[in-house]
Amino acid sequence: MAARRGIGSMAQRTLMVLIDLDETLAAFEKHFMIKFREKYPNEPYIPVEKRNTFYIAEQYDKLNFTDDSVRLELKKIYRSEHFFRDLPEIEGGCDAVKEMAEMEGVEVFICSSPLFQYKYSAPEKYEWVEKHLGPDWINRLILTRDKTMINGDILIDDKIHITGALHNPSWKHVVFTAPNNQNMKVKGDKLRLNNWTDGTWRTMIEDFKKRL
Ligand SMILES: O=c1ccn([C@@H]2O[C@H](COP(=O)(O)O)[C@@H](O)[C@H]2O)c(=O)[nH]1
Ligand SMILES: [Mg+2]
Repeated sequence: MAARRGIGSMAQRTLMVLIDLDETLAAFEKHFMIKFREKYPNEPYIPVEKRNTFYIAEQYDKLNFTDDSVRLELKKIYRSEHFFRDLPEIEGGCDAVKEMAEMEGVEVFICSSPLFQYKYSAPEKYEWVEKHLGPDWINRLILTRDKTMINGDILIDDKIHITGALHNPSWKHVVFTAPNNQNMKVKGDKLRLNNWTDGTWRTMIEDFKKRL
């Protein structure tokens, strides 16, 4: 890992920050809801603020659709071409990430999981990063289906339970508040980050740096 020389030649290790994409920087839920309503204007839907599961299909499955094929078809919305490319930004996220990357002693990488049906989601995540963060960030995008295998000090991610091959990943999980986790208790020593707009993230990053 990179190290920097500080005053009095005290070696200061760089804080490695991993930041998730969907529902941390990119508004997956809002975009899904809009697309769902466009496709099925006469069917019930779940407003973003009422979402309460990580996987959309789990909650939608409980709705009484007039046409039962909706239940099976709804995943096609986020598996379709341009869905990931066109995700809107979560307010303040991209500015915060760019500012964080300029902080002394901090390295930022984007860490995102493509869908199992990766055909569109994997390349479109690159497109999204290039468009919203800039071409240099292509070098900082990590796509993996197992985030536990990625090295870092912090992972800021809306998924409340991140599991994989490693039971003790190197990073500390900071749960980014999103519709899917808003009413869930954050267990153990995990922290929460509620938004990118009130400046809390700066204090959090400074605190992590002090603890290195
Ligand atoms: O209902 C859902 C919600 C999300 N997903 C997929 O999970 C991953 C999460 O990506 P991150 O960038 O790591 O947050 C992504 O592929 C989503 O599309 C899903 O399959 N179903
Ligand atoms: Mg996410």
